[in-house]
Amino acid sequence: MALIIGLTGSIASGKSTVSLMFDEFRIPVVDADKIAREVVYPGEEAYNKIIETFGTHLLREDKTLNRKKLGEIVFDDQEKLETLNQIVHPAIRKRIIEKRDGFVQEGASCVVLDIPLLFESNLTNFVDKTIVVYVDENVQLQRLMERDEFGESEALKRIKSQMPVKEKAKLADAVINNNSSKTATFEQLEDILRKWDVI
Ligand SMILES: CC(C)(COP(=O)(O)OP(=O)(O)OC[C@H]1O[C@@H](n2cnc3c(N)ncnc32)[C@H](O)[C@@H]1O)[C@@H](O)C(=O)NCCC(=O)NCCS
Ligand SMILES: Nc1ncnc2c1ncn2[C@@H]1O[C@H](COP(=O)(O)OP(=O)(O)OP(=O)(O)O)[C@@H](O)[C@H]1O
Repeated sequence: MALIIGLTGSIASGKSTVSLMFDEFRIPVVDADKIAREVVYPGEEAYNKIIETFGTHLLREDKTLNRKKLGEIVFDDQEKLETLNQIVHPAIRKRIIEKRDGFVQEGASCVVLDIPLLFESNLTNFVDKTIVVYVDENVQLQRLMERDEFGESEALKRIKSQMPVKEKAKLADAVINNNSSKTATFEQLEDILRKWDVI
């Protein structure tokens, strides 16, 4: 039986960074953020519902969704974020499961599901073990502002829309502290996978 690992953390805590490290061990990763982009391609059911609900001003000239604009709207209004979640999450969940099962059928002995909202959306029943990528809030804020070129208030709104990463760490089977170097992070991941007999 394949071991399914749920990888989570808070925004900009380093999930994608850790996610890439699984390549080294040839462990496949299902990326929920990538799927979230796929389910809103023009013509998809979720795309149509978003336009119906939030309006055509969210479209770029080429009819694709202006994600930056949508992000500014929903991360400023909890109710609107909830509405967006209700539209997109069913389709995201369905595709996560399809991709997970696809890798298992191909013979993978371990599959990682990289899901930012693993705990908030109660998706832990999709996985056997959980890893939280942890950073202190000041490091998180700094990295988020640098990566996405957000001002402090914009970055804080996004951080506050999720369960604090400290709380997530308490719920995890294993925690990776990503405050220092990427090498130190890689070593922690290696230790966890060794302990779980994955490598
Ligand atoms: C609001 C949107 C359009 C903004 O797009 P943008 O390209 O700026 O951000 P991106 O999708 O790359 O997400 C960046 C990070 O924001 C955080 N985030 C995204 N969606 C949410 C959400 N609904 N609630 C809390 N945090 C979120 C995650 O940590 C994610 O890794 C987009 O995030 C979205 O469609 N969100 C709803 C889907 C969702 O819940 N995605 C999370 C994976 S399940
Ligand atoms: N150990 C580290 N040292 C320095 N910079 C790091 C480290 N880990 C991650 N970063 C940087 O911090 C930023 C956030 O990391 P990453 O994109 O992996 O976070 P994430 O949790 O996947 O974010 P999101 O929730 O938005 O998808 C990136 O610019 C990344 O290069």
